[in-house]
Amino acid sequence: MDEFDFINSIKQPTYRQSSVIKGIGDDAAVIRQTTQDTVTAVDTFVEGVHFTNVTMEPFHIGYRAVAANVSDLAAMGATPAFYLVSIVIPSSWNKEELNQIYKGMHKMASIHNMDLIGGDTVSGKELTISVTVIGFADKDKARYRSHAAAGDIVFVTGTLGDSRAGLHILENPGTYKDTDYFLNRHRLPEHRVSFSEKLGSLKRVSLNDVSDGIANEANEIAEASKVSLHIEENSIPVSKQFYQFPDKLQYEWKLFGGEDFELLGTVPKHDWERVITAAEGTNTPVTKIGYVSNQTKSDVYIERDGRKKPLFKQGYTHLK
Ligand SMILES: Nc1ncnc2c1ncn2[C@@H]1O[C@H](COP(=O)(O)OP(=O)(O)OP(=O)(O)O)[C@@H](O)[C@H]1O
Ligand SMILES: Cc1ncc(C[n+]2csc(CCOP(=O)(O)O)c2C)c(N)n1
Ligand SMILES: [Mg+2]
Ligand SMILES: [Mg+2]
Ligand SMILES: [Mg+2]
Repeated sequence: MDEFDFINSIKQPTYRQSSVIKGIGDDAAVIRQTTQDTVTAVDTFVEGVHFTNVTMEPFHIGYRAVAANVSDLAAMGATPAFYLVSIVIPSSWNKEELNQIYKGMHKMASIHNMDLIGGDTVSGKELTISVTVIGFADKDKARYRSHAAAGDIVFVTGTLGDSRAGLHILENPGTYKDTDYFLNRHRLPEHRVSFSEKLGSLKRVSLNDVSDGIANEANEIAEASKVSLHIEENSIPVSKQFYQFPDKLQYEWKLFGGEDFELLGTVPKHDWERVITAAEGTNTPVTKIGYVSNQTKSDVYIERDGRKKPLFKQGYTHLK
């Protein structure tokens, strides 16, 4: 199969979004947009860094690559619409494996009615997938990290540390409880788009998705908003069988594990009830884990049994 057969094999026969004027098949795609704000992001997924042949099957690789990007759109309060895929393919990957990667991408995309409108295909050493997403938010309704203010409630969706626990199980085979649950959390992460969309009527929300761990994400909100975030350690939600892992690992994973793709956010106290309603309406667990103050600027604190300490920007970092 050459490059052109490959492109033909991944091309959608029709597009779901009516705004596509030109999809795959020219030098670039064309979409027509008039009323909303366009929101776009790109995240890259690399063999040996984000996955190995021990941790993921081809379907998971595709699903996870698109999910991470969809998660960034959710964190902006945007509705996903399009994606473009740039893929570097080593010669060791066969046609069926590539087909499975695209099946995984199409699966995640179809949940959100997204169209694949372009990309690029080259050969190279490590399988690398770079996904660009495009979504739309109502005018001036994108949710920024800079939108936290003193007095806000800090909340998080779902449970934290599960993806890292799944990776641990994959890399350390043994007997564990709820193995499939943890593996799925690592390989087929959640998407919090509908919850984020339901927050649409709120005047002010800050949001950040948990790709590197909440220690990192909370610090990003604190820095962008020039406020301090105070998090209660025992309020951080974890799954039922998370307690099977050693205490030290639980602590590390829930704060620094990353790749849970949950949403960390802040809202004014008077809107908290509406966040709960949005969560209930979309089957999204949501937990209050702390509050925002302007005691100091750009800091995060973690509190346990009345003792407070700074929570530094520590987690997964690519360039050390
Ligand atoms: N190489 C780059 N060139 C231009 N902009 C970049 C580059 N890398 C990151 N950015 C920009 O920096 C900002 C933060 O990106 P970052 O990747 O940290 O966010 P994220 O996608 O939420 O996190 P993660 O990559 O862990 O999922 C974004 O605006 C992003 O577009
Ligand atoms: C085999 C293997 N080893 C380690 C990890 C952990 N890991 C890789 S990248 C990343 C942060 C998110 O990436 P990004 O910042 O690029 O979004 C994390 C936590 C993994 N998933 N697979
Ligand atoms: Mg990124
Ligand atoms: Mg993000
Ligand atoms: Mg991201």
